[in-house]
Amino acid sequence: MLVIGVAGGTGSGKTTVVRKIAEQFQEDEVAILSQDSYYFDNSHLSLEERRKKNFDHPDSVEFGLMIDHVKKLQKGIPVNEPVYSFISCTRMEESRQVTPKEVLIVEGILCLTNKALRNLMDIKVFVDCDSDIRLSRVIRRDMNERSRNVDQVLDRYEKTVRPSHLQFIEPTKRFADIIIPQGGMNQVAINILTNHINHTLKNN
Ligand SMILES: Nc1ncnc2c1ncn2[C@@H]1O[C@H](COP(=O)(O)OP(=O)(O)O)[C@@H](O)[C@H]1O
Ligand SMILES: O=c1ccn([C@@H]2O[C@H](COP(=O)(O)O)[C@@H](O)[C@H]2O)c(=O)[nH]1
Repeated sequence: MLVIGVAGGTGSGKTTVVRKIAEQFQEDEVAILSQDSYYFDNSHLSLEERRKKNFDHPDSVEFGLMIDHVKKLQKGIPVNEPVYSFISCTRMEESRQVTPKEVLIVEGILCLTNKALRNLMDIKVFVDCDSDIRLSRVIRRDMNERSRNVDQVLDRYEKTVRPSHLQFIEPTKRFADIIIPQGGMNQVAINILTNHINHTLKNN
């Protein structure tokens, strides 16, 4: 199994890049694990307290479980990926079964911050994007999909998202084998990655 890690700031285009790569393969060839699914469940806190948490800090993610799932998939064992709700900021009762495939893409803002997880990756990718563009995308997305108003989005951006991006996420660019500017629109980078994956699969 080829494990590809895709990191980058919130709104940088990670999900778009991953989708475009996955589209180049058959459904039974590529499995995807999202780091967002592994946010700790904070249902013991009130919604107000949950919304104040720093979700851009590495401690907000249950990396132990995520690493265990990647290792199981590498051994050919299916896993149950948790389902996380950005509206309630809790884990849902249900989970999603992920079955082992030839390629596993692990995607998320903090997925290159954890050394043990990094060590399981064969290719590390960082999707790069200016912070003003990311912020404007995040405002739209959080208002449309995550039940937030503009004040809540900007308040979180100033207090936790931006400082943690600079402290934890941006520095992980140095671990990347490939840095992709213009995210999902960078068809050249997506083709290069797809060709590399195909080449590696053929030679294994
Ligand atoms: N290169 C791009 N140009 C314009 N819009 C984009 C581009 N890449 C992503 N988007 C849009 O920006 C938003 C965030 O992209 P997404 O891929 O979900 O980012 P991430 O997973 O890094 O948070 C989505 O609405 C997506 O359609
Ligand atoms: O309950 C939550 C958990 C996380 N977030 C924010 O989401 C982004 C990461 O998601 P991407 O899809 O990679 O953009 C991160 O900036 C967290 O702060 C949230 O809003 N609510």
